[in-house]
Amino acid sequence: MSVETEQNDRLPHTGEIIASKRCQYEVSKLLGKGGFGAVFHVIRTHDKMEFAMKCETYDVKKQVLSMDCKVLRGTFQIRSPHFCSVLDRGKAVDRFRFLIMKLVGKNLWDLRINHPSMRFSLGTSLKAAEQCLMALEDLHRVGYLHRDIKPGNFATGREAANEQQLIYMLDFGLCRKFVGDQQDKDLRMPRATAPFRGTTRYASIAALKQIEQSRKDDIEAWLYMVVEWTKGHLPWRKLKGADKEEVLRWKEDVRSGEPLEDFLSECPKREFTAIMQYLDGLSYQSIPDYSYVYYCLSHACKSNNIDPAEPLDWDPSKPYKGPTKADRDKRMEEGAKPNDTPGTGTTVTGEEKENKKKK
Ligand SMILES: Nc1ncnc2c1ncn2[C@@H]1O[C@H](COP(=O)(O)OP(=O)(O)OP(=O)(O)O)[C@@H](O)[C@H]1O
Repeated sequence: MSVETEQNDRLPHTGEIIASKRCQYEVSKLLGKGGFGAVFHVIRTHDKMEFAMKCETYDVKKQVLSMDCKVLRGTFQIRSPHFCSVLDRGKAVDRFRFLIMKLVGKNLWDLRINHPSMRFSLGTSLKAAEQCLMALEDLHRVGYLHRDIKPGNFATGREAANEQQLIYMLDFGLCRKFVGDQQDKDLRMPRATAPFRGTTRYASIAALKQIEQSRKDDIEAWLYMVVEWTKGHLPWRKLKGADKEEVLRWKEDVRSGEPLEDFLSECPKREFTAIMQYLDGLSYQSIPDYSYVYYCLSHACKSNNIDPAEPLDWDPSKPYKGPTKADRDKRMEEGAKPNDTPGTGTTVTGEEKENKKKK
């Protein structure tokens, strides 16, 4: 029997009732399958409420579900709107462990490829970019790197919940805590080399070189994702996961000159170049200046006359209401104190500030 067949046998089947200590859930359909298990649409039997059930089989090589739980506990504490709430967890003995979480809508990979032009409008790309960056900033606030930023790991909320304008971040299986467990919340020491984690297409240059990743690398992956949304493709789209060397060469190549011009054609060139050059000036220790990146996005909106209320491509009948950066700032003021930021033991270097000033 192949490993995959064995795994499928262990996973729940449509119509099956799965019980936790507190509730029962009927499995209605498969929502997505990944390297570590599968996600199902389920219905809680006593009240017919719909949820997502993420399952991880017992024999999986690397357990990731507990990381999902830890991260989602942290993001719940800071009241970030961009993460699913976890409602329940349990196990089907000898088969799989599961967690029950909020059900969200389509992921941003599926939304783009089902679009006739395989790209989002510029307004949608920039608005989605802002929300995904806010999610990333919130994740970093609670001390984790994502290390697998890609469109399949972001999804919109559901129409039934009137949440189509809200973007959720998914899948924390490859997360890594970048701050130590001590009270001082200092950065962990980088390893001399770090095994590759992520998805080749979106991975940062450092990740492809097996250098320890840090906050800047999540943002670099975010930038490739945003370029893909805006332009409809990345130049290295035909290369496979194993073609890391070639993808790395492409990414190094598009840093300047004509390759950069081509790479950012059909994109807000000035602003995306500024973001890329800013990120390239950061080091492992850097606390990224997220505000600068939001500023570049908002500049790109203004210089392209994007109406802040212009609807999102997947929700064309409603004016866009966010959440926006301003909503986030308000939430931060009301809630968490600035000292909660992990890694405050380090500061942005003078060189980085210089780099920013030049742009
Ligand atoms: N809460 C949810 N509600 C609805 N759909 C979800 C939810 N969580 C995940 N999905 C769907 O299932 C897919 C796989 O989920 P997830 O990325 O968490 O699992 P994974 O096994 O780690 O996948 P991969 O290895 O591909 O990253 C997602 O792309 C998404 O479409």
